[in-house]
Amino acid sequence: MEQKVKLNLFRIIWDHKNVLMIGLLIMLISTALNLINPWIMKLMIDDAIPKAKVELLVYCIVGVVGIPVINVFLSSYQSLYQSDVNAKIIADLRNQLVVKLTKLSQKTMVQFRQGDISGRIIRTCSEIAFFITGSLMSSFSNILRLVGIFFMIFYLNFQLSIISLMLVPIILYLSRIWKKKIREASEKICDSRKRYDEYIAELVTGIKTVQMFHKEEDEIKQAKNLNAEYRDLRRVIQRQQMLIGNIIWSIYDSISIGVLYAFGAWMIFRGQLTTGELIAFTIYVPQLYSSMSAIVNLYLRKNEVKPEIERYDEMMNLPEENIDQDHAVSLQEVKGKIEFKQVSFGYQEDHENLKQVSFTIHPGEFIGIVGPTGGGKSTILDLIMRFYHPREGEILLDDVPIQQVKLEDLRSEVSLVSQDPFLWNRSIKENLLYVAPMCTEQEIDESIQIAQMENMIRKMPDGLDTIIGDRGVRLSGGEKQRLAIARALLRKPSILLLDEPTSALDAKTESLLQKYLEKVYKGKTVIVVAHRLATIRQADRILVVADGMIQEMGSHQELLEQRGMYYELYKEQMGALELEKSSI
Ligand SMILES: Nc1ncnc2c1ncn2[C@@H]1O[C@H](COP(=O)(O)OP(=O)(O)OP(=O)(O)O)[C@@H](O)[C@H]1O
Repeated sequence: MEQKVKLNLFRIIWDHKNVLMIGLLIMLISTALNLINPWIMKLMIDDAIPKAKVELLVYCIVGVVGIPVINVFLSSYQSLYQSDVNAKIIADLRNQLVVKLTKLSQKTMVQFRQGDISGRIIRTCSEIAFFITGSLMSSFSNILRLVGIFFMIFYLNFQLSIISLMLVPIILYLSRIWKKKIREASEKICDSRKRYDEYIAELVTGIKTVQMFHKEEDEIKQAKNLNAEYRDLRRVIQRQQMLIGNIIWSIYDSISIGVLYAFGAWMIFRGQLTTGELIAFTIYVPQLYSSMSAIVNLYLRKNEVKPEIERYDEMMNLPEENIDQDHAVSLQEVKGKIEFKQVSFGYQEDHENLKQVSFTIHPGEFIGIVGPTGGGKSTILDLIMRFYHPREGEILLDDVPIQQVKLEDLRSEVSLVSQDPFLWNRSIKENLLYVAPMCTEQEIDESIQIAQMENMIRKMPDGLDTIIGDRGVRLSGGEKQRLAIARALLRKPSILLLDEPTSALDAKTESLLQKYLEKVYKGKTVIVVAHRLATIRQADRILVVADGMIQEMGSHQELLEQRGMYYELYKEQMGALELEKSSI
């Protein structure tokens, strides 16, 4: 069984040990200085003042004034280091998730909502990093301080030390109860944040539809509800923190100081303690409780951040399917033969969207795929691209199972122009160069010419350098399609897959584009999915796909003669008149 990856916080700290050592050194000096301060007080009260030792008194005063000043410098320096490490940890965690994201298959991706994934990369990583640098690392100084104070108080007076520590078991007991409450509330908070991330990502994408149906008020209400839910949950944690951090610790502080004065005075009366020692105790003991409070808080914060760590781990443990198999095969010269052997596939476990599909496409063939909507046409193209894996059967490219082909080779030899192509919010030129950074100006010009983009670019304010907006929002549907085609052509693929590539183009532009494509792609395998039958009329062969099966296969003429599904589709689109004119 595959080993699950678990985020190891101490490993992260270890990875940054060089920077952290400096921070730790600063902590050590600062802790030592803090421990000396009460000791100086004791020296002043028990020795320098009663015995009029002026020189010692001056040293003590310099110490009492100097130490806090040095500490301020040290802690500022430390927080600088801390924020550096924090930024580095956030970046490392995010990079790991981004790398993971690139290895996820479409099958895995569709299980997640967009906002969920981006929430994990952006927020989950920063929550974890802040816990490490804010709580975990500062706990080192608190542990150091705690050990130091233990040592100092026991050295000063054993009996009074035991009395000072009498409240510790109660604190430990209470922290166990708090832990459970905080853990429960944190899980709910984590869920609530996730829902909000998902909602906002969807709202931003769908804001045009919201406006179109005038549903703004509903969405504002929904956003407010989600925010209110988060605020209420946060309040639970804040109440706990307030209770622990302020009220209970303050009560402990006061009680312990009261107990100290009472027992301390009693011990002074009996000559078992000096006044200076008691003063030193009254400084040490609150410090001891504040260190302990920080350590208990760390324990509770760990429970608060645990659901976020689990979300991180969950993503890191998703199956990696968009990667090469061991001993993947390199494609040398791709001829363009594609074979589906009894391929079955379903997006959901309990459903089959392709059933026992078999066909062979020969090198250089122009294949059209038609059929009713939802029949499985795009699914065939996605399977060739290896975005999904067949449930049964095999797909071969030049007689090699595509599962075994190196992804880099597959994706450079096969280009897909999908129905809804994704475009970057960059210039037209940058979108083209994205897929072929080394291409020449001449190659760009050629792909623009084939895709019928010349006129469109001429009209743009900055020509090729025009920024096209998020997902190409500043372009029309037809302009987006042509840019996606030009981009795919620049890859110079051996096999070109086009899914409804010209659905948004006018008849004249479509026909010109087709002419160019036929010229450039003569001898290469081209598969075109189209609803408009005119688009694929000239194809060498046409596959009619319906209900996840190949219903008919043949040339336009052969299929018309069969008078089957294709004939019916053609009749619907062209009308009886056209049919009569055709040669059947
Ligand atoms: N990501 C997905 N998750 C679940 N079901 C899906 C997914 N994508 C497609 N389907 C389903 O698979 C079936 C085939 O979809 P496909 O997109 O291949 O059809 P199509 O023939 O290309 O349709 P169209 O002509 O409308 O583009 C449809 O019933 C569709 O609802």
